[in-house]
Amino acid sequence: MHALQAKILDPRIGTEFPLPQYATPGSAGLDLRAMLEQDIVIKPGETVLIPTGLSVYIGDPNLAALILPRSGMGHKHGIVLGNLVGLIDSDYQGPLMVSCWNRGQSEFTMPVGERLAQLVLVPVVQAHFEMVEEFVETERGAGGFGHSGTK
Ligand SMILES: O=c1ccn([C@H]2C[C@H](O)[C@@H](COP(=O)(O)OP(=O)(O)OP(=O)(O)O)O2)c(=O)[nH]1
Ligand SMILES: [Mg+2]
Repeated sequence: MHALQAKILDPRIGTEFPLPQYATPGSAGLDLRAMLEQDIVIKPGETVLIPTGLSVYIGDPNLAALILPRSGMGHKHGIVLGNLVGLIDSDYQGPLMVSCWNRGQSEFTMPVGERLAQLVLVPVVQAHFEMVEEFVETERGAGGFGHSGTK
């Protein structure tokens, strides 16, 4: 298991609420909590930036972290991310924030400490451009956007 440097920014993390953790041994995501001062109502269509009470420093440019919605929140309550996916750069050291979008039709009350999203550490391959005049020919070529048909 990888060691990820973290700072607790909200003293309720690690006391009142546990550190983000994998819910099961095989979980891919660490659940992040809504470290709000008080429960908030998110109206349909509204987007709110919610602190997680934590910062992380990944340090390795061959890694990044993604903030992803939790499927229960997204499917049942319409609570997804305002940026659809959050990308945490390996050199970012600021507070981990979650952009929370109520894409549903009803108000949602986000309770203090609710697990609202999840953090997934992923490998990254950085590239430099190698400019060429022609690519080696492939079967697909420039075909895309449904080019291969639907069946
Ligand atoms: O959901 C998110 C997305 C990003 N970040 C932080 C970490 C990330 O490294 C930084 C910048 O994010 P991104 O590169 O996606 O945003 P940008 O709009 O390109 O800002 P910048 O110009 O700072 O890169 O903001 C979060 O805390 N939560
Ligand atoms: Mg950026």
